[in-house]
Amino acid sequence: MSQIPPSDDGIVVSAPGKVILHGEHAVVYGKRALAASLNLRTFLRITSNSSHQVSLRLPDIGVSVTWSLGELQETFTLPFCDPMNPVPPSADLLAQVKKFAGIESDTVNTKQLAVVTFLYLFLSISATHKNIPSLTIEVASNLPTGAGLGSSAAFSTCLASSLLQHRRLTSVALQVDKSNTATWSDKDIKLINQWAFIGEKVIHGNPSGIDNSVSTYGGALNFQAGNITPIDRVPQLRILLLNTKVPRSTKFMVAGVKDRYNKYPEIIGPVLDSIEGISQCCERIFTEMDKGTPTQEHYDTLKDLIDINQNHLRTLGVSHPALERVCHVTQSHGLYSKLTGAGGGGCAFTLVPPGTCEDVIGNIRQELKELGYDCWETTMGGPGVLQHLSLDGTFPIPALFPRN
Ligand SMILES: Nc1ncnc2c1ncn2[C@@H]1O[C@H](COP(=O)(O)OP(=O)(O)O)[C@@H](O)[C@H]1O
Ligand SMILES: C[C@@](O)(CCOP(=O)(O)O)CC(=O)O
Ligand SMILES: [Mg+2]
Repeated sequence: MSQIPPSDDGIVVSAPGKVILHGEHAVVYGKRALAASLNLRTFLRITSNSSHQVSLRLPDIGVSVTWSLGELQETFTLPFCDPMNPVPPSADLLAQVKKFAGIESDTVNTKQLAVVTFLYLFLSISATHKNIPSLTIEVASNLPTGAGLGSSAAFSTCLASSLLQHRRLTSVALQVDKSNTATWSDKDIKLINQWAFIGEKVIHGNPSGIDNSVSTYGGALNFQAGNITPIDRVPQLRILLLNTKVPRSTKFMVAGVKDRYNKYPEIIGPVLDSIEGISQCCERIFTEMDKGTPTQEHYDTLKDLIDINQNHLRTLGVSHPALERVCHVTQSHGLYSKLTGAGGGGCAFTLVPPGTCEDVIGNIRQELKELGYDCWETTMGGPGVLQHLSLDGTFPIPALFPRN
């Protein structure tokens, strides 16, 4: 997590990360999944400059790069596409952008893909035949990068919303109540989400679209094959998020599941179906909990679903010894955990049912801390992409954009 020096000019947006409750990986195969936004966000600021250059600063991943507008103009035939009709790059164009950025065509380094994603979205949305704007783009996040909490989608959503807004392709964002934040119309939000999905495609290869949808729309949702259904009434669940800090990339993990599916379709297919069954059962329990008083039985079922799903994810080959350790530690205290996101490292979450003794939580935290893992309690839900307004000529600079 890095800090960016202040600036009173420009556009500032932010977008949240997410936690997938159930359905990761299966959702890539058109199965239903449940996810909710997190109170951890990525911030992006665009400022105009007069240097005839585009500067991209991504301190979280140690990237700072500047291109002259002339070299961009000379290299590419612009615009790439109609910014109101998002399309992914063709294989040829992707290869051209990678070559320009000095990145090997078959790179597995997803950090480098952040630069490619930026270039594709920037040159698609902001450039016209005659003009490329001279801009500085800075991104900073309080989400861990590459840990299963949707940092790639938050990054893509920030890029999409800010570039569209800068070019005035979205209407003026509307102030949320009397706050310093604003959001867009349904039509604009849809366009932002479409571009954020294209960003995810560049970073992942084959995303389902769930992460960018949660990051754009916020709240909790049920997602299946591109259909987004908000879940209005998710019970107030207490969850612990645990970051094993084992690095991994979603692109790699998704490709691994594909290989396993191709090799054993009659075995892996039913596992994916069963994961969808878990999502359906979980949503049913949420509805029951909302209609009446949540009972111990409801929480016991939620615990079972977490445990069964973790076993399925292990079968898909996306667990990791560090994630297994988390499950083992929490289970020894009677609480159940599962990995969240692509797995292979990164994060897990633990359900903390009401009535759980605080000593139990304290002991779990201590044991995981001794293993070198981060552990924090979080809330689910909260707003999707937002613009941060400069009501009095200065931005209410978020924590990551300090004034000194
Ligand atoms: N704050 C950030 N700054 C720059 N790039 C980011 C940032 N957050 C995410 N990314 C991009 O997203 C990639 C991580 O995406 P991914 O492997 O899907 O993990 P996750 O989405 O679970 O965090 C990074 O390698 C980088 O390309
Ligand atoms: C594994 C998957 O279901 C979720 C990946 O989430 P994350 O990038 O690990 O936060 C992939 C997808 O849905 O696109
Ligand atoms: Mg991701």
